[in-house]
Amino acid sequence: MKKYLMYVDGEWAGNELDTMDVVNPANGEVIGTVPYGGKKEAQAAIEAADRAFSSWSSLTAYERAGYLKKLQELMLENEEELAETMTLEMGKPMKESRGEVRYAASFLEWFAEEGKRVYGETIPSHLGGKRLQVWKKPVGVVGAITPWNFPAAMLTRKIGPALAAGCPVIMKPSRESPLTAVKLTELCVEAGFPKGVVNLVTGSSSQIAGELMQNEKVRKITFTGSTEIGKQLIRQSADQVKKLSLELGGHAPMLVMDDADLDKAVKGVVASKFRNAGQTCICGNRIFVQSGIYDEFVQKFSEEVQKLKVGDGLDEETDIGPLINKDGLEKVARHVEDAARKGAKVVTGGKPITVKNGMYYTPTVMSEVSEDMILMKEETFGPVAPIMKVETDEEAVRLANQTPYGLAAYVFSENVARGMKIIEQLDYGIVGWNDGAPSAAQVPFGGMKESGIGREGGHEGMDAFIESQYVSIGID
Ligand SMILES: NC(=O)C1=CN([C@@H]2O[C@H](COP(=O)(O)OP(=O)(O)OC[C@H]3O[C@@H](n4cnc5c(N)ncnc54)[C@H](O)[C@@H]3O)[C@@H](O)[C@H]2O)C=CC1
Ligand SMILES: O=C(O)[C@H](O)CS(=O)(=O)O
Repeated sequence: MKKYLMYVDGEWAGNELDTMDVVNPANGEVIGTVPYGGKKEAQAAIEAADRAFSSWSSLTAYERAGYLKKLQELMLENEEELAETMTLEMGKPMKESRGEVRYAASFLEWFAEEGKRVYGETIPSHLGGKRLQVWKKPVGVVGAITPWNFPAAMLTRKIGPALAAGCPVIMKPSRESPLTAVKLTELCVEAGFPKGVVNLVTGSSSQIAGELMQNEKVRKITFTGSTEIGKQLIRQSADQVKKLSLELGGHAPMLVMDDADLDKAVKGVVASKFRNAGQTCICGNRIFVQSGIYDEFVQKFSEEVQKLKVGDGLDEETDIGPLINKDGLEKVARHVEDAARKGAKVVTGGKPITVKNGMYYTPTVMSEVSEDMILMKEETFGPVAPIMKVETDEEAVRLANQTPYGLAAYVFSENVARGMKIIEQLDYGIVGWNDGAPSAAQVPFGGMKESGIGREGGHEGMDAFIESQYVSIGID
């Protein structure tokens, strides 16, 4: 059994600590262990990052970019090993894991360049004896807490801009998928990042996050995960007014209007719904199809879903890997059973597949769905597509917005004016219009309402790690 370690102040650490097993959800086998660290280990990482802040932030943006570009190159050179690690620890099919490595590396390339464009400004003075300027400064030591479903991309989407801005980081990955973070850290060491600039702590989420939150040397927390935990962090942040960036849960509506290109809509809904076995924050969760094309859409969509192959992510033929754990599988089953009990029809799928202790669920399509069903209110985080019939654009928009979430939404319509009118009424930070896969490094990714605070990626992604300093200069 391989024992992996944490990385603090330029040293691999935690060998003396108890360990946590990392389990392959495809078969229940333990594939390695990481240290069960806590408050003390978080403190050591914070001290190291604090010591490194002055020297790291004193480098030029061009010098910091050199490290980020080296890390990007190393990620691409090690794509296969990173992808296999990801698939083994969280089940994603290899073809998706390879895509994630490239997606994750693209954030490093993007922010290596964005760091060079952190511009200040001069402001016309109202008095002759003054000059007014805005200087930009790195926010300071950053804590990055990430989920299991995109173990590489969610890390680089955070450490890319933080490091580019001049901020040392403490990474706290999910206990479900820490090994990808270990591999990424190994590449950071190979890329030559100075000690204390990149730190990795694994173990008790509440203890590590608790220390990140209450230690005043940490100036910023960037978190991706559930809205429930996000709300806890907001409450914890009050004592020090800790700066937060939050990428939280979603419950994406997909609106298929009667003037949609049906083949394009089916393709887009499949792409969004079944990516990572439906375990992404921007997966379609509620599919609303206008009555005129409802039956045809259900039939064509179900035919495509039945082609999806369920299996171990290491099998190149696999489209749908296992769910992350037993809780995830049980939640999916609970949502399907509730919907069926309340009158929904299982068109295809609708059952778990327990093979070799694997946590699989068949890709499922449900029709005759109604608003009172749990899966129409709570994020399912699994391969289940509930399809509800709607009559009008107004009804579709009302239902789409009827949720505390506001992360991603999707509209399929070939009519530009109609599409624009619908989209401008949707309370969502991300909208795919005839497109089921909107994500990219160069765009602002984030949600409205309870889906988060701030944006990651794009030029806005740097803002989270930069403080503006207004300087009023007397020149008399
Ligand atoms: N908006 C976005 O970009 C994304 C949102 N998500 C959301 O995340 C959820 C799935 O990911 P999970 O890892 O299961 O989410 P989670 O909220 O359970 O865990 C996220 C991270 O927070 C840590 N954590 C757990 N308890 C904590 C606590 N008390 N204090 C501080 N940190 C704590 C976990 O160890 C993990 O590292 C879904 O709701 C999904 O919608 C996932 C990926 C992207
Ligand atoms: O975990 C997620 O859902 C990611 O944020 C989605 S994406 O950015 O990889 O598309």
